[in-house]
Amino acid sequence: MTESHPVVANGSCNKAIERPMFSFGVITDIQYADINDGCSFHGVPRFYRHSLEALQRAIHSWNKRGGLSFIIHLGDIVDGLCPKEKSYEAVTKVLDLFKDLEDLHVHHVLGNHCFYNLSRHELNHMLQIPGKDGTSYYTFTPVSGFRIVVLDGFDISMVGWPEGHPHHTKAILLLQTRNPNEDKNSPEGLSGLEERFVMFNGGVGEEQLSWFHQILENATIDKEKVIVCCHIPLHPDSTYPCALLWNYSDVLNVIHKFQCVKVCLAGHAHKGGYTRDSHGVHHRVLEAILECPPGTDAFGHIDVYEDCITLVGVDRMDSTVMYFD
Ligand SMILES: Nc1ccn([C@@H]2O[C@H](COP(=O)(O)OP(=O)(O)OC[C@H](O)CO)[C@@H](O)[C@H]2O)c(=O)n1
Repeated sequence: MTESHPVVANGSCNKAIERPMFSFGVITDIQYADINDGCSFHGVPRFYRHSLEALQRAIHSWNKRGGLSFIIHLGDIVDGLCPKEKSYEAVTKVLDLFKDLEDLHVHHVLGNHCFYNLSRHELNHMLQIPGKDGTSYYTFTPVSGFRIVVLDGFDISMVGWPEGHPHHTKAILLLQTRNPNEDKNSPEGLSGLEERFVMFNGGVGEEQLSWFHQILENATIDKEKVIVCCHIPLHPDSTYPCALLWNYSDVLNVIHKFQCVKVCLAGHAHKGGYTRDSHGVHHRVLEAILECPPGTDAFGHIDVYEDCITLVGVDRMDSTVMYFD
């Protein structure tokens, strides 16, 4: 198991002797299922059983390292190909593994594959998601002066709600106007950023946007720095168009009204990505553990300092140093 070489996103990293304010573990797209290896729509191999072994190594490494305050899993705990009668068992198996963490809470983000298996209600309950009134977005402060915001990118979506729910209906109407394909999972014929209008993506609804705005306004008053987490990437330059949040520009507009958001973390686009936007916000899409061939890994930890965040990746997860202005 090797730590990957740091990609210095801006400036140089000189943090070897400084103590971080806090640190946390990161991992994404476990997509566990007790099924044979397969591949993505585009033929990239997927190792559904191996992701459990790789998670075990991540947990061992985090425990051995110590000094972490919590873990964030950026979504897709179980794969859509998991037989539906086995969904509960598969998620329970992953959660049981997470219990080997020494006194660390795991904060979960919901991904499209979660919803292929279980209802929002079941997921919120099983993954202890503290969203209000059945929602799945939330915020917490790990240390004074820093805030984490978890957004729900499937708030407006065809996968995140049952038929007849207003947010499901809104998603159908949107996809009907933006994606002419009969199979709404297919981006065929869509060009450029329009490719994001597929059923395996979603958007952030009005109510969540106002909540997010309020959170950032309060964070600004309280002089907090903010890390935003969402399963679906929020910036077009951090990923490919068909893995992007439908209304990414609404979310970016809220972020850019304030100066408190320093880093956005996402999963979903399995090969990973990075960009720093025109307002200096870093967008890091993490590499998926599901696509690690047996024996290889993709996880890491993030050290948070006053002026910078360093992602220390292991093996296939690239390290990234992200300085604030
Ligand atoms: N071009 C495509 C891509 C996918 N599909 C079908 O859509 C479903 C979901 O795809 P899947 O790759 O399983 O979704 P992930 O969340 O694992 O990955 C997201 C991607 O990285 C974003 O690009 C599935 O049924 C595919 O077959 C499609 O029809 N056309």
